[in-house]
Amino acid sequence: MSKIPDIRFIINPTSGTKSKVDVAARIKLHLNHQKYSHEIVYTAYAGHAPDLAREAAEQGCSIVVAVGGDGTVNEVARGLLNTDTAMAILPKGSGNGLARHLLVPMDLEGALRVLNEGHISSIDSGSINGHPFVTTAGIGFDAYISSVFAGNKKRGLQSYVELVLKEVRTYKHLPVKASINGSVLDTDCYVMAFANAAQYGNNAYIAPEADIQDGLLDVCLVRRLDLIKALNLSYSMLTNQLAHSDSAEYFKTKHVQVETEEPMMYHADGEYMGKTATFDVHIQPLSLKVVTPQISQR
Ligand SMILES: Nc1ncnc2c1ncn2[C@@H]1O[C@H](COP(=O)(O)OP(=O)(O)OP(=O)(O)O)[C@@H](O)[C@H]1O
Repeated sequence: MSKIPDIRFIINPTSGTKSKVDVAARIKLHLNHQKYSHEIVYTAYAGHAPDLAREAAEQGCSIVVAVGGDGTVNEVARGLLNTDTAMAILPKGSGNGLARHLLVPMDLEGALRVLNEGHISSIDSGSINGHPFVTTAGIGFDAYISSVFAGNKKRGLQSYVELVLKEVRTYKHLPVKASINGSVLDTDCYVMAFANAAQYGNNAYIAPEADIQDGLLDVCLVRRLDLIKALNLSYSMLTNQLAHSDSAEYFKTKHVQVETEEPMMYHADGEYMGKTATFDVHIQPLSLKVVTPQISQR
């Protein structure tokens, strides 16, 4: 019987802005082959990675590496939650929110160096209506942007900001009822973000204080927004000052329930999930092992 490799690399061949880079060649060159045996598999379709990751965990692989952006990271994480198999990341997306939060280098050689060091810790994950996320989930404008961005050929921060500034002119806040820490908040909602990690990706910080190991979600509520406030908010996010902006309010909690008058869009890790009028959002403390240089303490 063939030996189970220590590491399974799961490569999303469609992800990212660096798709021309020969990842397999870099792995051959920079992975510590004395320390680890490995295999490389490629996703064949969207939604394939959770099965590939789960199968590796069931076979007893020590580490599964997500090679892609936050969509791939989300899928690999889903297959590894509450197992002994750790997830590592070779960032290849345009945002790379979890990799950035965990201080994984953005270049493949640096990220492989972290993998070679093999330091493992545990982080929280979240779930929104039963769907797991590792960086952020949200309802309202950020979910709407995810839905538009999904059909957008252009990636990267600049096209993202252009899209936000175009769409903010017409998107309207909606009334919601949110139960947080025993209180009910009856409010307008432009965005309600549920942050496990501090950023959306691209160093756009939605929840600067988020600690990925504290067993809590940082809920960021933006009640209303116009073009001027949106410009301010984007600037505050990119300079990591949103905690001091008067456009955003924060709550730390383990669980949030939200009811909306009309169905609202939602996303998990930037993937558009559809529309509904009730949301149940939980934290799952220390449910995912990750390979990391160190966990950032924010
Ligand atoms: N072989 C495949 N063919 C088509 N889609 C795939 C395949 N493998 C994975 N996917 C899908 O690709 C989507 C995008 O992946 P990912 O987020 O990793 O890359 P990205 O969109 O380029 O990165 P970013 O989100 O940072 O811009 C995921 O939702 C995933 O389901």
